Order: sequence, then C-alpha cells, then structure tokens
Amino acid sequence: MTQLAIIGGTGLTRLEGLKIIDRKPIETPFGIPSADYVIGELDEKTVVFLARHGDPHTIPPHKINYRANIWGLKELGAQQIIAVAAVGGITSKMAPAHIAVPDQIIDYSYGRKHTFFEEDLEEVTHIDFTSPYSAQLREKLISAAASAQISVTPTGTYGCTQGPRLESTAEIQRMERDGCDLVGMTGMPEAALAKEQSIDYAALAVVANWAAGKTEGEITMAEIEQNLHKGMADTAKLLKAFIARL
Ligand SMILES: CSC[C@H]1O[C@H](OP(=O)(O)O)[C@H](O)[C@@H]1O
Ligand code: HPA
Repeated sequence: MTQLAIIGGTGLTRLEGLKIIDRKPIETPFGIPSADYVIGELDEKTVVFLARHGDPHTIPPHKINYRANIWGLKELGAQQIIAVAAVGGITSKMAPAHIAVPDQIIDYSYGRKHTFFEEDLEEVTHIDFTSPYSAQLREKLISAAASAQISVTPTGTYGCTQGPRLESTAEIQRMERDGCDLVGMTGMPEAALAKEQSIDYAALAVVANWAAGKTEGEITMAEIEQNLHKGMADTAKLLKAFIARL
C-alpha cells in the first residue's frame, strides 16, 4: 500500500534520490499510463513516482492518458498526489524559477478524456469541485517550504491550456482578465480525475518563463530549461522536507 504519489512533469522525469524498489507497469480499463510506476523510498518513506510525459519525455500534454495515470495510482493505493508542473507566470508574483501552490484552476483544454463517470453508469455523478486542490495537502506543502526556507506563493489560479503550442499574447491577456496567475497544459483533467477517485491532490507549480507577451520577444526553450533547473532543485528540497515531516 503506497500512500504518497508524486507526478513529475517537464523537468522532473526522474526523482533524484529515490531508492528504487520496484517498477510497476499497469494496464487499466482506460489504457496504458504514461510510464511504469516507480516505487521507491525517500527518507525511508515509500513513494510512488510517475513521469507524466513518459520516460523519456515523449508524450505531449494533450496526448497524456490522464485517466490511466490516475487509475493506476489509485490501484497502487495512493491517497495523496503531489503534482509537479512547469508553468508560465502571468501575474507579477509568479516570476521565473519561483514556486507556487495553486488553490484554483480554470480549464481551457478541450477534447481530453476528462471523467471516469461516463460509461456503464448506474447513476450520473457530479463531483464537487469548489476547491480543486486539497487544502490540507497544500498547507503541508506550504509549511514544508517554510521549513526548507524556500519561498513559495501560497495561492494562485492555474489556467490549463490545450498545448502543445504556447499561448498568444491576447490569450494570456484574456486569461489574466479571467483571474489566472499561472498557465500550464496538464493541470486538467488531472486534478478533476484525482478528485473523482477521492485522492487528495495538490500541485507545485514551478515557473519556467514569463507567459507570452509579459516580456519582450519570444519564449525560448533555453530560458525554460535554465529556470526549471533552479526551480526543480528547490522543488526537490521542498519534497524532501515534506516527506521528512510525514
Ligand atoms: C514549454 S514547457 C510546456 C510543458 O511543460 C508543462 O508540463 P508539465 O505540466 O507536465 O510540467 C506544460 O504543462 C507543458 O506540457
Ligand atoms: O508559458 C507557458 N504556457 C503553457 N504551459 C507552460 N509550461 C511552461 N511554460 C508554459
């Protein structure tokens, strides 16, 4: 029985320091997850890790089998998921290399298989999604960050776009008017599917770049990689502090 799961995204395909015990390929009624689930120990605590884009990173955000990923984690006994996600920063606090713990989400994605409740139904299910992220898990992440002396922004609205292209300036302006602080491509339906499975879910959003139109010029992969390098080092420290306090 594994209680804590970590889903790694861009810049976190493997979890450094994880003492690997097993790799589990799982087939689900919804198909094959992005990668084998890696079960291991961090600080003597059991953790299951999944590389959201596959290992190596080859699956684009709109092609990820989010249902299979979450189903497999449920099958492995995950009760809480920490999702690590690279994002663009829209509002002023969300500078590159910074980490945020979002508390709200807006879904701009489309055409993704986004629910477990659509086939062979005995009844129609509408889950509550008032708080997409677990308040308790967010609090624990925020206090782990404080103990590791890593500054995080404790709230923020994550806007999920379809990708794989980045956004236009006008799209980011619209998202800002809507109230988005961060933009990424994988937060949905991942968050909703975890909630459908009653798994506590929270995200560490690592800012890779200023979103489109927030700075002069175009967004380059070089700047994204550079910012993620620092952001993911802090994320690793934060996760270590979180696990130490379990
Ligand atoms: C230009 S990087 C965009 C890519 O990175 C993020 O992935 P993840 O959320 O899995 O860290 C974003 O959602 C895009 O998929
Ligand atoms: O600017 C962005 N937009 C969408 N997703 C992202 N993931 C990292 N940066 C971005």
